[in-house]
Amino acid sequence: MAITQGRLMMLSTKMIFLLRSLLLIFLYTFLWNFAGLFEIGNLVSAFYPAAGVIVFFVYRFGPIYILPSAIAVMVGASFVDPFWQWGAIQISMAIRQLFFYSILGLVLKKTSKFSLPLNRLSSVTILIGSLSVTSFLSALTATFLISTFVGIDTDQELNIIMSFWIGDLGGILLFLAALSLFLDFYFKNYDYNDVFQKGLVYPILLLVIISSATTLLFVATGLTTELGNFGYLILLPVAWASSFYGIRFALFSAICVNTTAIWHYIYLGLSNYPAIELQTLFSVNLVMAMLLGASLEERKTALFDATHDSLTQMLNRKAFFQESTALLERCKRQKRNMAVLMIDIDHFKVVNDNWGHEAGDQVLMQVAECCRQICRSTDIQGRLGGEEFALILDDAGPNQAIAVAERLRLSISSILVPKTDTNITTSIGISHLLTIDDTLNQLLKQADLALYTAKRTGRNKCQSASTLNTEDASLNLKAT
Ligand SMILES: Nc1nc2c(ncn2[C@@H]2O[C@H](COP(=O)(O)OP(=O)(O)OP(=O)(O)O)[C@@H](O)[C@H]2O)c(=O)[nH]1
Repeated sequence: MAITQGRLMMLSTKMIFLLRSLLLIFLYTFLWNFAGLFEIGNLVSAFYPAAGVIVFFVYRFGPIYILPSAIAVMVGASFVDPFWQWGAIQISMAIRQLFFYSILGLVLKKTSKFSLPLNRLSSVTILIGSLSVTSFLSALTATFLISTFVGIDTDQELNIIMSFWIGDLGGILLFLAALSLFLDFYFKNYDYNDVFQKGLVYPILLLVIISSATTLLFVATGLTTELGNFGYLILLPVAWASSFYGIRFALFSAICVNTTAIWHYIYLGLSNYPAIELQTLFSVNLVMAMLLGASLEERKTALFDATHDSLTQMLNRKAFFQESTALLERCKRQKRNMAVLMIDIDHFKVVNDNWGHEAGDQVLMQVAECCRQICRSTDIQGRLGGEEFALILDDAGPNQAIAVAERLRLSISSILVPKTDTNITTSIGISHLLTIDDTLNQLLKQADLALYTAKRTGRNKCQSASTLNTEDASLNLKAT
């Protein structure tokens, strides 16, 4: 019997479900047993990332993953007590965990503002808020169950509530932060070479050194628990890194610092570092890094939106004038050359009229891309309006500016209107900084006159203002 396309699709959907379920069970089991390293009492872990796996799979792939989550909970815990030997306490604890964290996954799924990777303040706030409430409710239920089945005194109850609550919060946040970085890297939203290019290697080293030194000082030297509060100093480098470098570096630094802290916890023991204190340090570090990092990201986005054209991502008119004026003053002070290019697409109206506004927008984006390819990082690029662009070339003499303009014209002439074989052409006007008294407006006006001449004398050409009969051009301009 021939296998139809539909059956193949169904088979592959089942296969994907199976593979994801296996991944879920593996991740959960690994993290559950990893958390076992931080056990501070029977059934109480100081740090619990495993529940984050349930939250993520239900959030990302839907309620169907509650079923493999239930299996994961059984398999994960079976390394300590095989599930067929579980008593009422283990069963009810497992159901409690499954219930609270799958509900959180479903709530996050329904909240359109939340998204992983974490790169928006609203997303981070929703995650931290909803996770705090869920882990608190889960901790209350766990304490109630332990007290019902095992029997504990009131002092212990408070301790268990706090340990469960902060342990789950820190653990799950750590898992989702690490996953967020992985997703970001996997989908290539961020070039991690930047870490090296921007000299972030030194802040990272500094973070690890400071966190190692602080934890070593208070754990290895056996200083008393009262002095252990100074361990909070490791929050400082994370706060600093998050405020300056945004969410990715914030997550990265918090993970680095917390891993260093945990390393000390595992190898040097918890004797001088009370569990709840370490948990709090851990969670505060992550919460602070996420909030500071995401709010920097939001401010950067808001500033970018206010200064850039949304279609072409080039500077808008206002920002272009601000940056160009500053560059002009620098060039005058340092006696450097400077050139202005005014670029206008030829017969752009025809593109819109014949092939629609969307095709026109695509062409504008491609022209902007050509400008980006040709400019140096110190040049300034702006979209002054409609199909008119301007470039300020830093340190470019008259011949260099003409060469750049010609290369740009050729590069743009290879752009095709989408889904057609019609080429785009441009006309470019060029002016140069000649005297100390030249203003930006004068230079733009000269480049505009040269552009006008290029249009008038046939289009698809570059025209320098220095080879222009200015009077002639002005007269013609008035005549139009
Ligand atoms: N698709 C699109 N079109 C735009 C945008 N901004 C302006 N335009 C269009 O750009 C066209 C400009 O037309 P004109 O000023 O007559 O210039 P032209 O047709 O390029 O003619 P010449 O400059 O003389 O070669 C108009 O049709 C505007 O509607 C935009 O953001 N997207």
